[in-house]
Amino acid sequence: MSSASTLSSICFEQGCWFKGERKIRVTDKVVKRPSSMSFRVSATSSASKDIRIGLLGASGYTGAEIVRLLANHPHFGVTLMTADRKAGQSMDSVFPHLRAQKLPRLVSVKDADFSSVDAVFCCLPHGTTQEIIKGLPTTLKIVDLSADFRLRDISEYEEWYGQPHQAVELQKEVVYGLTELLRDDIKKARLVANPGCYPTSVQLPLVPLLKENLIKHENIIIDAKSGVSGAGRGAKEANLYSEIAEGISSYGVTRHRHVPEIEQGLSDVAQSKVTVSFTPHLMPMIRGMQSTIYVEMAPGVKTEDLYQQLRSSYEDEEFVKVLEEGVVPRTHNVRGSNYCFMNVFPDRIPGRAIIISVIDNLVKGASGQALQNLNIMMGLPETMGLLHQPLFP
Ligand SMILES: NC(=O)C1=CN([C@@H]2O[C@H](COP(=O)(O)OP(=O)(O)OC[C@H]3O[C@@H](n4cnc5c(N)ncnc54)[C@H](OP(=O)(O)O)[C@@H]3O)[C@@H](O)[C@H]2O)C=CC1
Ligand SMILES: CC(=O)N[C@@H](CCC(=O)OP(=O)(O)O)C(=O)O
Repeated sequence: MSSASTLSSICFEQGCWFKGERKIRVTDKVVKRPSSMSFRVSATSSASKDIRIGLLGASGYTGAEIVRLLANHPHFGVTLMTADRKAGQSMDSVFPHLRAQKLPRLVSVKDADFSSVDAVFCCLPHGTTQEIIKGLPTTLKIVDLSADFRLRDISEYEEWYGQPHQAVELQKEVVYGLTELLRDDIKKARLVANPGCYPTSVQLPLVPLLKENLIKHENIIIDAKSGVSGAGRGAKEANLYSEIAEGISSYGVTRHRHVPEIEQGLSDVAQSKVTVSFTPHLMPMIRGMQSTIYVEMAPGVKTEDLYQQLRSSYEDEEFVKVLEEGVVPRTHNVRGSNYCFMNVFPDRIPGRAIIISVIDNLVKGASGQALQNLNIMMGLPETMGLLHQPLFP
């Protein structure tokens, strides 16, 4: 084995060094480096890793984010990458910031050879995704980042997405990939529908509270804000610098397609229909998402109860953190990382509370959570490749 590939198979996770899946070092003591271990630093070669990944939609923002995260993953190497308009181009020219990784050339989906991969991240626009996934070998594990398989009720999909569903049969085997809440199902899944970014930031705080009947099912108001990268890399007039900078734009008012996804997840745990008022806003920032959520507490419940419930629900979670009392979560706290930070505050109106949750839309809201899910599906430690710290300031 060359020294470069030796290095690529060694990683640091949760305070331990791993070589492959074998723990080789506990780092709370000073220990000597084994003489057989090489520390020559070189660019990560995707081809030298043992699990081959196909990345559909690699020339988009979430595709690029997966490639960035996989640079620190000891097992997943990208061996197939697709694009549409950019098919035929090299990743070095499309995303120069990823050039150290020695990536394959972009091909169109119709020319892709899926016999050369073990698992797929699908980062395609919704609507396009169903038919493509329907045509993939059934031996592949797939994490789909689009919205195509998130809604169980096909008629609801057709109503909110305005088109017939092309893979109704496949929908029946899908597992929704909100990792912290559904990881036992994800472990057994072949096809995971990765949640939307807004639904992730909303469901993580609300699900534990609804499960314990601490908040009412009605009058949940979600005021949400996203960075512009949430809209993808495709050119759109509404996303021009002159349309975004120095202002805030509400959009999808009363009819954003994440409403049914949020209501589906919340109703599942509440075991009755939960409805929400949800208004998203586009902010003059590149990454980041904040959901400010106004809830009514159940009779006799205090804000302190909500706080304690969230603390105990997430105390063992690596990526979901309930901040110290009174500390306001900021998108700056999670930028570039897979964390969700949240906190709960008493409202001046008795009986109400205000919850603030922040994520990076491209990481916990998309590619990071997708990697967390594929780690689980492949029997690897969930945090693999994801433990880097947020970028601040
Ligand atoms: N951005 C975000 O924060 C989040 C995105 N998502 C979802 O993830 C998916 C990807 O998003 P994002 O990366 O932002 O999108 P982008 O628009 O940045 O990228 C889309 C990718 O799909 C390719 N593509 C477009 N149309 C087709 C087609 N008809 N056939 C094959 N390939 C096609 C594009 O190729 P080319 O560049 O060559 O045109 C590009 O590689 C979407 O479904 C999105 O809704 C989910 C959560 C958050
Ligand atoms: C800022 C922005 O435009 N955000 C996107 C949501 C992010 C996303 O891509 O979500 P899906 O995976 O559900 O498509 C939107 O509002 O449609």
